[in-house]
Amino acid sequence: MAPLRLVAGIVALTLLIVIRRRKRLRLRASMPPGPELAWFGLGDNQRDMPKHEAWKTFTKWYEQYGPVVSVLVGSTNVIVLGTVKAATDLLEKRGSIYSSRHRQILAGEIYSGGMRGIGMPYGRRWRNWRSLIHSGLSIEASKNYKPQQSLEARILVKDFMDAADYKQLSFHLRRFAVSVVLNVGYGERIKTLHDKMVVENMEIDRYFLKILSSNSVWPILLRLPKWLQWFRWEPERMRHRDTMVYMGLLDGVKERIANKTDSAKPSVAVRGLEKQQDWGLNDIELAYACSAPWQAGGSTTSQAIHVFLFAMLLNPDVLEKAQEEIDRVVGRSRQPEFDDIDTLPYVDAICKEVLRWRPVIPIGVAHCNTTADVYEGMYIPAGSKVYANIDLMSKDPVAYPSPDEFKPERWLGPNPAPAFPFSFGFGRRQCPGMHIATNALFIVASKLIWAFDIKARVDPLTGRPVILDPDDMAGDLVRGPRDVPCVLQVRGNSEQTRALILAEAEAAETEALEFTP
Ligand code: HEM
Repeated sequence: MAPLRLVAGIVALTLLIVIRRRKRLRLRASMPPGPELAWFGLGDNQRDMPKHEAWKTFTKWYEQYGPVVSVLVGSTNVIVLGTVKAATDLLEKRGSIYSSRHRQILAGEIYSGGMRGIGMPYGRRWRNWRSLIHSGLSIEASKNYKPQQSLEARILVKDFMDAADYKQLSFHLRRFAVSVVLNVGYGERIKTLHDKMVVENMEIDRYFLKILSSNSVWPILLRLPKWLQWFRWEPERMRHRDTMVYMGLLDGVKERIANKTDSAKPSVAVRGLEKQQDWGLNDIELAYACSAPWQAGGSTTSQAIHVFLFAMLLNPDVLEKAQEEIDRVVGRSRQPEFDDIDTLPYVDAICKEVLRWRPVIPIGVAHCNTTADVYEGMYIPAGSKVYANIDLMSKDPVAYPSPDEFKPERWLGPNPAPAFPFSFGFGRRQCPGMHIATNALFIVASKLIWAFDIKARVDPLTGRPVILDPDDMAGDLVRGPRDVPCVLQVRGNSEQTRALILAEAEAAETEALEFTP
């Protein structure tokens, strides 16, 4: 009897797999092409989905299947767009349906209480959040942060000059970037990465990344009585901790406003407190919204500057041309400032090329479509996770000939290359911090070019400059060069330049007092 039951069981299971597979294949036949579904397991493409360096696999799929590819991961349809045309057709022109985010029960709903804007689904709550963020980060608002960005950049130049080892450069860069985004969020700067504000926010980041990469929870488990939902316990405890941190930061801003001190500088928090009612945000929602610049802007900005340094190491001729431009326009008796941008087209072109050459978010942040759609005859089910292979788009050889070469010249002259704003994503979800980020990149790049010769470190074993692999990037969601082994030598009449770096950093420290409550 037992063997008969076993055989019946196997037959039933096989039938189930076959029926399920046929159903999925029928649906897949109308969907964009993609790798074959596995026979066993969940009968999906789980095994094909890359865990690291996804842009490389996405590019292979583009070569094999074309500009729109679909894969099935568990029960989620994943769509990968490989061209600017497909991405703008869907994510921009059909933005009313492609501007949501995929449901994240653990990281988005339970841990964040639905309050972290970057993962919020499209709808009224996100629009209110985005209005606040827009008013704090818009092109107009971004001008308010230039004085602090400039002073932080002058301090950064001195920190770079004093750095005993190239490994310290990353810490200084990170300090620069987080000081900028904390100022955007709260009108406060930090002097060191040991600041309590930084340490607490970094702990939050660590937990956020951990929970983001943990296995998702089946929605059916949410029907259990709450006290039985074991997966809630830790994230809810952490949410409580985060809420205390964020509310503490917002309370600090409230106090400064109440005391009428000048140190309540323009920031997302100040804007939010002014118009909290209009955007229908309660105190906790506002406190979470103010954390968005930190969450989205710190490592992206510092990685973009790492890419700049890496590009300068690999392209000494570009650095030389930029130095020539700066010396001619600005001279050696002061550092470049924001007002110089219109007269420094080559440096500006370097910044554009940095963002194109190695986009720091290579596959963007996935969008999600709220209703089903048909694109060029291909069916895209509602709730698909839609990625844009930004890395591939930045290498389009028609728009950007010799795309692997770092060529600022492509942005100059009578026929410049088509703009590439896509490093900042697409459509209604496009990065609202792009103006602050490009300002940060320009001010740091121009000052470093003015101050230093940037050379490859000499390998003590061979006595020769370290050989760099231009494709050696590290990181998945946000990436940057794995290593930037550079030596910075103060330029020109180095005693005079040194003295100027010190004097400008000293002046910056005095200006910085205004930003330290
Ligand atoms: C070089 C630096 C940066 C790059 C390359 C970058 C890139 C991106 C990308 C690709 C997205 C996703 C867009 C999409 O969904 O299509 C994004 C979202 C976002 N970025 Fe940035 N970003 C940078 C710096 C910043 C800065 C400095 C801030 C804040 C001060 C910021 C704030 C945000 C926010 C709040 C979102 C979420 C928008 C939403 O979901 O509606 N970013 N960014």
